[in-house]
Amino acid sequence: MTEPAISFQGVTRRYPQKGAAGDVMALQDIWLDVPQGAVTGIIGRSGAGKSTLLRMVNGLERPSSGKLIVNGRDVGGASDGGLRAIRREVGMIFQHFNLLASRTVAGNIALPLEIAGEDRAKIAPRTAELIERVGLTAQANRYPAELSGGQKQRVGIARALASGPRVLLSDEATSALDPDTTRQVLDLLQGINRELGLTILLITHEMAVVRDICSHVAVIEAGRIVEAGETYSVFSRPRHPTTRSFLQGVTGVTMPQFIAGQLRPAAGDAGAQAVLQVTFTGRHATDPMLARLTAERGVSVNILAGAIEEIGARPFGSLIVGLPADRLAESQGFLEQHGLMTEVLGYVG
Ligand SMILES: Nc1ncnc2c1ncn2[C@@H]1O[C@H](COP(=O)(O)OP(=O)(O)OP(=O)(O)O)[C@@H](O)[C@H]1O
Repeated sequence: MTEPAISFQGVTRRYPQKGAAGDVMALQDIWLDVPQGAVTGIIGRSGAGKSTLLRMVNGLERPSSGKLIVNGRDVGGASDGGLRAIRREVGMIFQHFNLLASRTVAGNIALPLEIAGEDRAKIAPRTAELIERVGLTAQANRYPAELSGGQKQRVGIARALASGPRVLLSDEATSALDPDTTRQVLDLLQGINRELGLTILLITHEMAVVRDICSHVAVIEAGRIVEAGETYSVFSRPRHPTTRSFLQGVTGVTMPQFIAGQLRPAAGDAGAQAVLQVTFTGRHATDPMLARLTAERGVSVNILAGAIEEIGARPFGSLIVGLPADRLAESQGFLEQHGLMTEVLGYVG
């Protein structure tokens, strides 16, 4: 096993508060390994602790306790020189781009190289290469005010790559962009991850971003990681209610209103219908299991809602079905035996 690019080992971050309110625990006992060369997403609501977590990775904050290793270096124990070394290997892009208005595209991208005291003769070709990498050759001499949001973020990405980092951090980089531009920027990040082998750690409050480019995900709430793993596994078997609520509307299906309004927690009457969510993953996504349930067991199944999509290039489907409550246990057994996942959502009728 290769070492993780970033390893949080029981990290806590406390902000002392004046007065009686007690300290703010921004992060509590975080254990997380960010694999090298992967795209990992941290998702959480406002105030969950995402920015604090990211700021630690580039050495802007230190853990109050626990240990944080970035590219083999201990952030907590680093000297000022050590922190500078950590920052050199970590690039960062921002929601609001943070470009200098008085500098052109080329000037913004060259800035980190100038600050690092790079040889003048090397700066121009390196800058041109980065500009080409992000597809802005025609805009090289424009100023930020003359660029679209997507173009500004491309400048941000090129600037973050200028010093050849091993890790790229993204702080809500697509939150200010429209869906089409978001897609293009995510494609660019994915290309950079694949072609340069760069580790990407991004924070977001949008599960669609995680679905589209993250191979790994951690869900954070009130300073704690409540669920983490490979995106595919977390999406197919979300365990925590927060994860489930982030997933609503992003994968699979939403419950049709006419059913949601009638749903009861218990079967009640004879003749009631059980409402079951059936999740298909991997090769089972295309297997006609529901048809087989009807053909082989004589259980009639009503499909109420459904969606099939791709996550991490693997098929992922989710259906909401109704079937006779008195055949529920048998049907669940049949479907699970054939590799599908089921969850009872309630009863109607
Ligand atoms: N410098 C600070 N001093 C005191 N409290 C802080 C400080 N920075 C963050 N916090 C608190 O720590 C908690 C986590 O904040 P953080 O900014 O990391 O959350 P977030 O998930 O990034 O939220 P958002 O998406 O709104 O940026 C919040 O309760 C916040 O008020």
